[in-house]
Amino acid sequence: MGSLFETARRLLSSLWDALINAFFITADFEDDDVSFQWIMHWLSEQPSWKGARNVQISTSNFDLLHGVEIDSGEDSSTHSRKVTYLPAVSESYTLWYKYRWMGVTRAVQSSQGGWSTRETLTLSVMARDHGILAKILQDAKNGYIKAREDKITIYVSDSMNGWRGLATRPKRPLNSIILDPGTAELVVEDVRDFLSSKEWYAERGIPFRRGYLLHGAPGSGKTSLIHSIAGELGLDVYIISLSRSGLDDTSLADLISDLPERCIALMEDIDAAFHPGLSRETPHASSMQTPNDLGPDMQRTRPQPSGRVSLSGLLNALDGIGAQEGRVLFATTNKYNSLDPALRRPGRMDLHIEFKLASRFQAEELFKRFYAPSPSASARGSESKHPTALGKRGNGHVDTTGDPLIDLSESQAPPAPFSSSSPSPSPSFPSSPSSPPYPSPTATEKHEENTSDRPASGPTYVGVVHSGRAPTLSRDQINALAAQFALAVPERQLSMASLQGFLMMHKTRPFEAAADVEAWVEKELMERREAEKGENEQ
Ligand SMILES: Nc1ncnc2c1ncn2[C@@H]1O[C@H](COP(=O)(O)OP(=O)(O)OP(=O)(O)O)[C@@H](O)[C@H]1O
Repeated sequence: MGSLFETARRLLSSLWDALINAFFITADFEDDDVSFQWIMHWLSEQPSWKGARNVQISTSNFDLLHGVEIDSGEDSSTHSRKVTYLPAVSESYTLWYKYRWMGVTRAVQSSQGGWSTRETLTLSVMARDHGILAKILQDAKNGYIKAREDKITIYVSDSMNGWRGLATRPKRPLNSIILDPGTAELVVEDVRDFLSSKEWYAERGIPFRRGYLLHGAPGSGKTSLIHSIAGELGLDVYIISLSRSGLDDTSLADLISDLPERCIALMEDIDAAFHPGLSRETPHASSMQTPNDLGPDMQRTRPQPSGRVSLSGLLNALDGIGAQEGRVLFATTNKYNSLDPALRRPGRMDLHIEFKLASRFQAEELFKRFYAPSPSASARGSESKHPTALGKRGNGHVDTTGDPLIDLSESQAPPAPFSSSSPSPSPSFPSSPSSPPYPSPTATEKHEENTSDRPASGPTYVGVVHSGRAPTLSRDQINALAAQFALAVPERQLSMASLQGFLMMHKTRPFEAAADVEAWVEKELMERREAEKGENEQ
């Protein structure tokens, strides 16, 4: 009797499988493939998905799935978090798509004793051929691309040597990277032209790949430019960390061959992984390196590499048969000369761009950008419910230009937690006598060292509190201050990152920034000289 039941069960099971095979198309999507993201996004858009009863909640902001904003009733940019309903693991769902029945299952498999997991999404659609699947994939891809129009996605390799989405970032405008005139445009146009030249390469049998080596001073905008180019050209960034533990020559080659056709592969600080003192066959050990050929403000702690990639492994991965066609490789280094010539040669690194320390031109442009009122702030200012008298600032400053002003007397200036010291006027400021008096530094910009005039109950902190706002300056005022600022910055001695850091310390005080920069530069350079002297004596 028992064997009869078993035979009947098997028969029914085979019949069911045959039925599914005959009338359904089944597709699996693995989470290390970008199509998994397309389908998850597409699923979240389906009207019938909204009826799903058992769902998993995600507040991860990596995904771009259509979620539900949980509104706290306050400023949404700071308080609300997007909540997304995902298919629950090991649950089966049924949906209707274009009058067709569809089954959806999400499964998670663990391996390596639970250390790593792999997700699969399975779609079964009632159809006789692949046409409907192709249509779903096309819709899913288009929807996903549209959702990311103003973002770039950053991928890193995971412990299983697959690609994993790390974060989505808003695009950074190209004009926010201040380089010598024409540099940013040269690189972005080169990449654009390369990407549109597939046929040219095919006709000549040349591998369709291009490498860019950005080298030079730390904090000069190399990484920022790459992110900006990715946004400009709609490319995702795949970070290849050569020193990641567990990465060896074979897995590096696999990772590179797994890159999608149009993307940016980014290898940062490539010098930290290789230098000529090491044999091509020897796994690197860049902990031997010391960042000694740069000034103190340029020195940095190098990550201690623990990977096992050899230089020959990298060279093979870059131009071996598995190397992905159409990929754009960006590598950055602070030590151009220490790179093996084989790595720098055309074919691997076709365009080498040098990034120098800040010029006066860059310092001036940085200042202008830093204190320029943002369009949203100007709009808020003009919509103020309590407009100040024409030409008069909320904080008592008189504007002589008629430019739109932001009322600083209202919500923007936080109440002073402790009394402010009287600021010195700016004797060198070259603007007209009617220009606004020196704005009082708000309490938010005080530093912990200035404790003498602070009430005992006041908060103790170091640095600049973010809520402070700079006074709105006219274009002429900004230009004059920027010129004064740039005059005090010596050519090619300080990095843009350090100048940005100085301006951040004067976030609400453009007049002081212009007046104090000279003393700050002197102090920076003196500290650098002393550090260099100390190093030489050792
Ligand atoms: N040329 C520049 N224009 C505008 N901002 C810059 C520029 N250079 C650096 N910065 C600012 O300095 C910071 C560090 O820049 P970034 O990481 O791009 O420098 P980097 O050259 O890649 O440095 P590293 O070699 O140390 O990795 C960023 O916040 C960036 O906004």
